[in-house]
Amino acid sequence: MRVSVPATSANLGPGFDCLGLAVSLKNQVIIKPSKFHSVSLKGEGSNNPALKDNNMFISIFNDFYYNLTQKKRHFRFEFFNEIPLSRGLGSSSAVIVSAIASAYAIEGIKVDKSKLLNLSLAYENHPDNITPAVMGGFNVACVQENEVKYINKSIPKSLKAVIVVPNRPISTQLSRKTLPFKYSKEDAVFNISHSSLLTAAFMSENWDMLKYASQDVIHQKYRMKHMPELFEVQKTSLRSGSLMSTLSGSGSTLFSIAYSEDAPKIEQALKEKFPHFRVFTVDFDNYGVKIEI
Ligand SMILES: Nc1ncnc2c1ncn2[C@@H]1O[C@H](COP(=O)(O)OP(=O)(O)O)[C@@H](O)[C@H]1O
Ligand SMILES: N[C@@H](CCOP(=O)(O)O)C(=O)O
Repeated sequence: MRVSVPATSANLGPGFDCLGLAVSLKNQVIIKPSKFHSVSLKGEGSNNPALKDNNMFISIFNDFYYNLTQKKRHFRFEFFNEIPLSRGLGSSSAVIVSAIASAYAIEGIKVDKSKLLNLSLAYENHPDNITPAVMGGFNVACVQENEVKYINKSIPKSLKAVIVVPNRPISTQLSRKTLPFKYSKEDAVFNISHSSLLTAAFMSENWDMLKYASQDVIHQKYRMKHMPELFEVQKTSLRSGSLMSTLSGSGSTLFSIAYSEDAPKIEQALKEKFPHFRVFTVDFDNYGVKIEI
C-alpha cells in the first residue's frame, strides 16, 4: 500500500491560518505487514536519527490503526520524503494526513477526503496546510464547530511555483510565538481586505491582481526579521517577474508564483544572488493525498 501527500504553502501573505495551496513536491510512504517493525527513510530527514526512533508518522499511524482494529501488528515502513522539514512547506501536515490515511488504507477501509481532513484537524488546528494537503489546489478554509469549512479551486498549468529554501529551519510553534498578541483595527482591515481580494483573484484567475492582493501586515515582517535576507529574496523574486512572493507558512521558505514562461529567469536570478539557498521550480498539485492499495 502506498500513500503520497503534497507539500503546501500556507497563508499566501494575508490569509493567515486560512489560505493555502498544494505543490507537486511529495512525501510518499509504502507500508507492508511484516514479522518485525522496520523503517527505511530516504530523502528529506534521512540524516535525522530522531525520525527513525521517534517518528511522528508512526505514532499517529499506530494510534489510528489500534483504534480502528483493536490489533497490534508489525509493519515495514518505507518513506521517500521530498518535503523539507520545518521550512514552512507543510511537512508536519503531510505526516499527519498520510499517517491517518495509511491506517485506514492498510485495512482496506475507505475514508473519504472530508473525513480525513476533519480527523487531521485534531493534530493541526489551523486548516491552511491540512486542507490543500488533503484536497490539492488552492483552498480557503476556516474551522467552525470542530469542522473544516472550505472551498477549493484548481490552479492552471500556466503557473509555476518558484521556491527558495533557506539553509536554516524555523519551527512553526516557535515562529508563532514571535507574533504580537493584539493587532490594531487598521491592520485587521488591511489583512481582511487583501485576503479577500487574493481569494477572489484565485477564483477568477485574475493573476495580475496577485501582487497587490498578497500583501500582509500581521505576520511576515515579524517572522522575516529573524532571517532578514528573506526581504532581499522577496524583492529579487518580484523584480525578476514573479506575480507574488510571500513567506511560505511560518517560514523559512520564500514562495513565489509566476507565469510558466517567466519561472526560469526568476529561478536563475535567485540562484545567482542566493547561492547558499536551494532554489527550484515546481508545478502545483491539484489532487492532494493519493492512496494506492
Ligand atoms: N517526514 C517526516 N517524518 C516524521 N516527522 C516529520 C516529518 N516531517 C516533519 N516531521 C515532524 O514535523 C516537525 C516539523 O513541523 P513544523 O515545525 O510545523 O514544520 P513545517 O513547517 O515543515 O510543517 C518536525 O520537527 C518533525 O517532528
Ligand atoms: N498558518 C500557519 C501555517 C504554518 O505552516 P508551516 O508549513 O510553517 O507549518 C502559520 O503561519 O503559523
